[in-house]
Amino acid sequence: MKPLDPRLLRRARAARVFLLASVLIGVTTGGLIIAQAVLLARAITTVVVSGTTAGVERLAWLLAATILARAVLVWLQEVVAQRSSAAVKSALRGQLLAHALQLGPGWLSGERTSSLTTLLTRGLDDLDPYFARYLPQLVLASTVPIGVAVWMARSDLIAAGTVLVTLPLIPIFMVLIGLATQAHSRRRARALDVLAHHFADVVAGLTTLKVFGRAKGQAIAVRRVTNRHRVASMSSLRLAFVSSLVLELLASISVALVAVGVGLRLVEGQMGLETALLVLILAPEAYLPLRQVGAHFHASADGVAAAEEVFRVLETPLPAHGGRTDLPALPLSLRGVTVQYPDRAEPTLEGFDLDLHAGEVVALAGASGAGKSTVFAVLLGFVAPAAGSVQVGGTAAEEYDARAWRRLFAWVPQRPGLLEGDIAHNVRLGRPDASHADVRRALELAGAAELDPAQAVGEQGQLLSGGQRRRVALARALITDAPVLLLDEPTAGLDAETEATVLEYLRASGRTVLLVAHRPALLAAADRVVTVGARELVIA
Ligand SMILES: Nc1ncnc2c1ncn2[C@@H]1O[C@H](COP(=O)(O)OP(=O)(O)OP(=O)(O)O)[C@@H](O)[C@H]1O
Repeated sequence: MKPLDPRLLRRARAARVFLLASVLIGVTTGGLIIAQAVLLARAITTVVVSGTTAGVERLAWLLAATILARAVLVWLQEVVAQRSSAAVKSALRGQLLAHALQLGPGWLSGERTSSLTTLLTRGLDDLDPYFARYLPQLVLASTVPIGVAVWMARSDLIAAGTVLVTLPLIPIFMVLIGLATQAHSRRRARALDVLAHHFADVVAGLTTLKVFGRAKGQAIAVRRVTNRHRVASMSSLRLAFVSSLVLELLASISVALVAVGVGLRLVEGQMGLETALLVLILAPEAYLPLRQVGAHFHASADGVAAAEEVFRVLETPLPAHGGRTDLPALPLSLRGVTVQYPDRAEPTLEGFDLDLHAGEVVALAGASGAGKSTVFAVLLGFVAPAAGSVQVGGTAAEEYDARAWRRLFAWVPQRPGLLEGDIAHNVRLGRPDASHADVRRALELAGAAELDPAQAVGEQGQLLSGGQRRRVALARALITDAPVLLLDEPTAGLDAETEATVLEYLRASGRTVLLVAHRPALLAAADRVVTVGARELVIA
């Protein structure tokens, strides 16, 4: 990312306001620095040359006021920076979440969710030093040195010339250091990413690892990944310290050059004491903001890397959608649909055809991994087919607005997601205004009459059994008024009697149902069976 990425200004209004405020504060600070130097030089000269303190009191008061004003500006800058940083982070988080949701599960499956979580939380927090330290110094660095050099030139051209010649050396070195830092920052971000990903996986699979006696082995792996992160962080820090040293050295030598020239001219009587003092006080101020930019660059590099990652996601194009918002009307058809997942050599679906008429119950059969869930993903718009078309009532799916399109379906996936809360809350996700009686009825129809709607489901439904989760998800789908039900093995985990009741309801409801089926009872309940994949399924 450039020192100030235009995308940041474009995407976050708070960043624009912050920049404007920083420029105003920066210009005022520049003026105050010069005023402070002038007042100090005059006060010292008055005391030293005239030997009296007459008139010094007024200068001292003015000096105190200038120092106070500078302190107020520093406070103001800090307040504006913290607020802007919070606002920008919140805006970017909101945009990132909204975009990720629009990109949908198809995109998400190709991403590491733990990376996205790190980015949304800790990653973007790294923008704090960028706003609080780096950007304000960048603004000061582009205003103060020029103001100081121009003011110096009024009193001493040689000193101003020395400053103007040596000043560019600092940004040149900063660019060189920046190039080296970029690679280190990326390596560190990658190490953090691997650490987060690995750690999340290990925690999620801890029970399995314990059962198979592999937990200890994972501790070694976590230690190895942590170590890699530590090494990357230490090398970033080492570079930061070395670069600060280089910049400090460069600035000190430059100030010394100015000071030696001024000293010689003062001794030879070519320069007055007040001018000499003014130049000596101003010279370090010209280099200070540039040195500070260099020092804060490292602290903000991680935030900059995080912002770049956010822009990468935000710039991922959304699937094409039209503006039609009316409820699509059946029949639904897939024609020659081919799906090619990015990291797969072979297409998962190839030239797949399907017709679904209103009121039909159609079963999708096929070997495990044949692509049955992928057919659902295509219908729901989570996966864009590489070839072929999805049509409803003769109209292409792309002509519909994504929300309007999804109103057509209620979906029970293989591993249904449940939200923390009670069962009724999860069922009502299908229809928020459903009454208690509606919730009970839906549970009954899903073969879950024995479940209490007030029962808590826990995080990700962990307080329920696998079969109970599935039935709550089925109730959630049944309570909607979506015309098409997409059910992935809806009766898995049900006993034969309950399964028969559920299937009876599905048939009697008159809804259009597309279900993934392995069990003979399900296959028998369907009007038609469509086989997915090359291998034909033998139906007993
Ligand atoms: N997001 C994805 N990225 C890459 N490959 C995927 C993705 N989703 C599914 N696949 C692959 O596509 C193939 C079909 O998967 P799918 O889940 O559609 O099969 P399925 O017929 O529903 O299987 P099962 O009956 O076992 O549930 C599998 O080989 C799977 O590994």
